[in-house]
Amino acid sequence: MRYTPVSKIGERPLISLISNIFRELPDGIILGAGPDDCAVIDIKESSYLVVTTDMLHRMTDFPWQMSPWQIGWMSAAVNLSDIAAMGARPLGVLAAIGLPIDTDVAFAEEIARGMRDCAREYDTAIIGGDIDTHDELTICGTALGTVPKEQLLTRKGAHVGDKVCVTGYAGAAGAALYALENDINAPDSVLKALLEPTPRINEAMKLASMGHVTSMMDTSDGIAMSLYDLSKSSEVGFRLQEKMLPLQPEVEELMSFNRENLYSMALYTGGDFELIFTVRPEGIEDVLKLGNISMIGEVVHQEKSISIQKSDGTVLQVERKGYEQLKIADNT
Ligand SMILES: Nc1ncnc2c1ncn2[C@@H]1O[C@H](COP(=O)(O)OP(=O)(O)OP(=O)(O)O)[C@@H](O)[C@H]1O
Ligand SMILES: Cc1ncc(C[n+]2csc(CCOP(=O)(O)O)c2C)c(N)n1
Ligand SMILES: [Mg+2]
Repeated sequence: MRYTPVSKIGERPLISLISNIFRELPDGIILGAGPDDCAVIDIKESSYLVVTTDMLHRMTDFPWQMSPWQIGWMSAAVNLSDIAAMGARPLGVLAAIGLPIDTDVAFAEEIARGMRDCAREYDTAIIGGDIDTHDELTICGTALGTVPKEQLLTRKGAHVGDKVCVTGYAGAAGAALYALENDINAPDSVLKALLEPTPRINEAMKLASMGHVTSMMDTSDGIAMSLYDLSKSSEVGFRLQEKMLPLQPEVEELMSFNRENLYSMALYTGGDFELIFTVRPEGIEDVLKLGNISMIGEVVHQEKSISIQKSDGTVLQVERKGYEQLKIADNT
């Protein structure tokens, strides 16, 4: 077979190829590799087990300014974020850690404390893991959760006319990374989005129990990429309103020299680990009452694709781009 570097195709096409190899599932596996943020397993009469894994590395995930405690926190948080995406309650987290042999013992302990504190914050715990020697600090987390069957939320289920909502702010983690990489002073409130992401477990469980949400996922790779994933799974399109994107005031100030950049950060940079979800129109009022949730647009027919209306009324296509692993080379 002809040699094709993985960087030529990128993360998502590779996931499709791999998931296709794993597509045959035994009874009891409701969702396997590929279609959603977690696998879903039928374990008992009333609830599903959801499981996810996510690998993080020194070079690509932990900015040098990140403390070892924050490294641990983030490693648990990104996995719990995928549990939240299903509307589930966390059951436990495992952490496989690859360490360079010259790592300070105190540094490793701080990583563990960060993981513990994040798990504790969401009423769960680190219940196992593994330690290996590795050239680059690498942490591969696995999180488990449970969800009442009727409350499971997946990427499939959005209907035309539903409202699109997100938790928290959009683009804060991207702005923080931009500030760190360009030696720009950013307030702690902005840096925290990148260095200490908050998995939206509590919001997700409330949303799942209300029954108004029709589809959900997390925004780890950015709002745009997430909408393309929801679009594929639910067979719908989306129309966003630029003025409704929830921008953190400190981020607006930080990026005030370039407002276009601000909006593209909100859509394309990723790393926010917020939830994006669709809500039946009759439920939107109740959902917005939960707080820290913004309505950013509406579900439209799939043929209408994914677009955004700017403040001046013009409508632009939202590009299919976001944070993507493997893509280091030009892969046009
Ligand atoms: N190597 C792999 N083998 C099997 N399934 C995989 C593999 N890599 C990814 N997947 C599956 O593909 C889907 C998307 O994976 P991905 O890691 O992008 O998860 P995500 O929740 O969308 O993103 P993030 O990792 O940013 O939270 C999931 O269902 C995941 O289990
Ligand atoms: C040094 C450094 N560079 C970039 C980023 C941004 N970043 C890392 S992972 C991720 C999204 C999901 O990844 P995955 O698909 O692996 O879950 C994003 C936006 C960072 N945190 N640190
Ligand atoms: Mg996810």
